[in-house]
Amino acid sequence: MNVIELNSLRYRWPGHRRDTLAIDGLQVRQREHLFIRGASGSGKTTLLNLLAGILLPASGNLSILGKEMQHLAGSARDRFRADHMGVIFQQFNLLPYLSVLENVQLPCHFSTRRKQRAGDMQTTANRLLDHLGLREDLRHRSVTGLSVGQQQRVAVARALIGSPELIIADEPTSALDTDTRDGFLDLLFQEAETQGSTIVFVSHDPHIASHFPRIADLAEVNRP
Ligand SMILES: Nc1ncnc2c1ncn2[C@@H]1O[C@H](COP(=O)(O)OP(=O)(O)OP(=O)(O)O)[C@@H](O)[C@H]1O
Repeated sequence: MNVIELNSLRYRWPGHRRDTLAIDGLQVRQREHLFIRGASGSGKTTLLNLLAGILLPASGNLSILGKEMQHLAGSARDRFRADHMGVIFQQFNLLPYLSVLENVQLPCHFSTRRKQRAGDMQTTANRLLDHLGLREDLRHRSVTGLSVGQQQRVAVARALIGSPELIIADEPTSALDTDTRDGFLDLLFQEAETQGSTIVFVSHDPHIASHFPRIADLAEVNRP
């Protein structure tokens, strides 16, 4: 079974005169690591929002882990995402009134499945943050005092906790220095390898593309 199976997908933002996305087909298998590149404004984030079930296609089929996203109601899609996907978006959506550790553990509160897979949540959260090099003295503090690069690490740890089958990442390393970026990639691939996860990754950074076995040019698959 493909983790991502997309056929004749079309999507148009409200008020736009042309489709943003028109993709005949895209298949991603389990354990595959796909890097998607494309010019600014070409629709990469829009595609990731569709894959995450945040947006729905206007037409065509999109199934994730065998589930047709357009057949799920909004709340069911939210639950499906919490159970099976780790999502890192450009705006990290961290909750300001929670501590770093609480933010990382958040998916386990929305998903019993993620909680079971995480084991001891606090230990797992700390292990992920250790790997990402986030200082221990910051972990009980609110996320509001963190730098952008530190917030990014919290968002990354939150996406990885509970080993989701599909990891969707939109420019997750843009605010990281080179060492932290490489540490993040090592951790990402290591976690994915251990858990058999599939990764879809969008970035402008050509150095990152070189770590990926499969690269898709959005301009080649998207023909609106
Ligand atoms: N919320 C929105 N409402 C209306 N149009 C949008 C919205 N988000 C994106 N678009 C439009 O969809 C197109 C694709 O945008 P998208 O953000 O998916 O591109 P991108 O490839 O991720 O760009 P970047 O690399 O700059 O992040 C653009 O023309 C953009 O204006």
